[in-house]
Amino acid sequence: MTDILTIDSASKRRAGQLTLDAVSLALAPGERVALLGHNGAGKSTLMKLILGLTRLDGGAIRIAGARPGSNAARLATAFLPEAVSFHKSLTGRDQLSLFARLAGVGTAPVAGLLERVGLADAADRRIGTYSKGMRQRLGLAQVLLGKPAVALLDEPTSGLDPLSRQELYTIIDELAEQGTAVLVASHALTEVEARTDRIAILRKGRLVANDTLASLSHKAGLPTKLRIRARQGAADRFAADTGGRRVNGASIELSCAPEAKMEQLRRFAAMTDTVEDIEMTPPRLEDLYRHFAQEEGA
Ligand SMILES: Nc1ncnc2c1ncn2[C@@H]1O[C@H](COP(=O)(O)OP(=O)(O)OP(=O)(O)O)[C@@H](O)[C@H]1O
Repeated sequence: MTDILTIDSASKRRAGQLTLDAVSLALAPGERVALLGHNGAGKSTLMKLILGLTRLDGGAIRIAGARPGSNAARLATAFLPEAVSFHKSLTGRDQLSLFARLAGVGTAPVAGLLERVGLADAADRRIGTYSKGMRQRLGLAQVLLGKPAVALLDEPTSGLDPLSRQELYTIIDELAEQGTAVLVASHALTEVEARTDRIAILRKGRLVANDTLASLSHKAGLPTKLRIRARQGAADRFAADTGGRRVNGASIELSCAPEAKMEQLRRFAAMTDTVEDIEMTPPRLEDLYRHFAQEEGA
């Protein structure tokens, strides 16, 4: 499928320093990509460049073929900032209706969208009385309004309770299903692990990873954790034989390199007089993030 957002060797310099260094990234329609990186890695800068709020010092960005900041690009892009702010004195319905008129889509979808983001009951209250989560939902309703080709979400779940976070990701899934390419900058690794198709990691302005979780796991070669439950009385011997670590009672934990995993599993599975059960935990995004986002030698 043709990419709807292409970032080709994008560079940005600030105060003599490269805050983005030849970053290339592309999103296809309907793709959900997580943009990860430590504080100051360049995530917001990249979003600002896509929005045309700041200028590139090198490279090129195209949204549906258009330059950032052009009318065509603006119409194709929606943005949800981390701390979304609205007119406090307007009601949610007023605010969304205003956006709808500005976006040229008319006010017909407003009531349905407020319902969709769980704000139907609060629609006629002033935004000044909304919680952070409610303002975030209103921001998301605004994103949904224009059926954008590209949606940029900066820390969309920060400050939200667990249920609201899940609901927000359900709405993000719907956005992707309607064909919107979604780029989510986040520090919430567990969430994006389950709810995005691809992971991009920035480290000090350079893109150091851009792939599916499975491929990144493969590339990183991080160990899989095996937890073996030993039969009664066999745990100490098993731990001593394998060099594993005893954990809560009858279990032993072992780290296993990807290339040795199958052989180890076969060996332990055959030890029927010693081994009762084997649980396997592949590397999580948290481990991969640590691997890719951290400085070498840090
Ligand atoms: N307006 C600015 N003027 C000068 N330097 C800036 C400006 N905005 C950002 N920077 C610098 O650019 C670098 C990247 O910042 P950016 O805000 O893009 O990081 P980020 O990955 O979004 O961080 P966070 O996770 O904290 O939001 C940082 O070193 C930051 O200090």
